[in-house]
Amino acid sequence: MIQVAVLGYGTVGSGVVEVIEKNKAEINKKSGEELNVKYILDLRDFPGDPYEDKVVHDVNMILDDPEVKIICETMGGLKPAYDFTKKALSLGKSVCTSNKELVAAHGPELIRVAHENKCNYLFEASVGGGIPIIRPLNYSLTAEKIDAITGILNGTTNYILTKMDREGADFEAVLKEAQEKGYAERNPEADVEGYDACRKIAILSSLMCCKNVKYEEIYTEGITKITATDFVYARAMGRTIKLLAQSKEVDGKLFAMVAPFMISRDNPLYMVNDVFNAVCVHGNMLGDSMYYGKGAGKLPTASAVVSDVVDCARHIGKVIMCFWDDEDVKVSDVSEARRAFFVRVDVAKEKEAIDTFKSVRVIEADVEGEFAFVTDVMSEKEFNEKADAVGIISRIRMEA
Ligand SMILES: NC(=O)C1=CN([C@@H]2O[C@H](COP(=O)(O)OP(=O)(O)OC[C@H]3O[C@@H](n4cnc5c(N)ncnc54)[C@H](OP(=O)(O)O)[C@@H]3O)[C@@H](O)[C@H]2O)C=CC1
Ligand SMILES: N[C@@H](CC=O)C(=O)O
Repeated sequence: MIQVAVLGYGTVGSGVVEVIEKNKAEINKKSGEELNVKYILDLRDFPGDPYEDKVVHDVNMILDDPEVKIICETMGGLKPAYDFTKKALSLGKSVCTSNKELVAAHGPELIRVAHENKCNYLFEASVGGGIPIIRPLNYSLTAEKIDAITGILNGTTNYILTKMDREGADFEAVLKEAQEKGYAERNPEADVEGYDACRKIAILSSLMCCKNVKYEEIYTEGITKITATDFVYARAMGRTIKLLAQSKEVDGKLFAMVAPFMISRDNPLYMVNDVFNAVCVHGNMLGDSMYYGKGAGKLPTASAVVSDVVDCARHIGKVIMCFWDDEDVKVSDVSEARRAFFVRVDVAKEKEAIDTFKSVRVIEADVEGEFAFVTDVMSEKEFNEKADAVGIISRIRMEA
């Protein structure tokens, strides 16, 4: 029997215990041995919970127990998760995590500590909730030179944008719903300001480059400035608005960013709605492949954590390869990236906007007092200079 401990009995942690219990026949068969949750670490007690007798408050009970071979870290945050994880790995206990903040900040170091101690640090649930994406990058696409990854990587913001688009719903009310459903981060600013998607694309970019992409270097914009009027224009263009996380290697340079984009009906990400996420991966031999599923929520995320537990159980005392060195990759300045932009200006600035941007495609959407258009493809730098000269209401980047 392999003893498992869960750190943090919240949304994901309680899901991990539920998945291990409900699917024990499948999981034990695939692990090659029976798994048992011996401890649950949390700050609180859970009177009446079927697993209340397993709840402990001192992490050392887990770290000092030689029977515990696998730990699920579902507490979140950097502290004390980093210390607990590093200590566990240095004792040869594998750690499976959903904590993307920690993976993005300390991934290569924790992977190295794990491998030095013949155990594993696995993080399938850290990107895309229940979607298998880390394992495909590490195992399945190993014959590829991956040169681009684009995804909808945050369930909360996709849920909000979908409801704004379909129902004209109010931002704050839908965010509250997403929190109640257990999708949002403890501090939902991480979702709506794009920080969570930024950490996730940093993890995927690192696996794409096999080196370390620092999330702090990735240009990030959230969805807080997106309004109902933006969706009126999007519909007029046969488009919708999605928070995209992108990473692309062009001529040996890495471009990465997170921002809202106007995407067309032809884009496979157009159909990705509600809490669903999707990741499009481009490889030089395979071309495009896409990975789709629920990007947040208790059981989908827990399922991904438990898939890592099974992998660790099958590899006790052995290292599972992960191609993520600690050498940093430079992320190119976003001002060099080139694209078209959708722009809204006050109607009084119509002539000035046309004179400044020259060739524009006018968007008719019957919005009073405004003039809206799509620019030619230009660099972000050139666009910003022109937009500053005219004084615009807002802009959203265009994607095919
Ligand atoms: N929710 C989701 O859909 C997804 C979440 N994640 C990630 O998974 C992690 C967990 O998220 P989630 O389950 O939603 O968060 P929750 O806040 O629901 O759960 C975290 C749990 O950990 C406990 N905890 C916090 N600090 C400590 C500590 N020092 N010692 C013991 N227990 C502690 C909390 O206790 P208390 O409440 O008392 O503070 C809480 O019960 C985060 O990193 C999140 O980003 C990843 C993918 C999806
Ligand atoms: N808050 C996150 C949870 C999963 O990573 C999200 O909404 O995607």
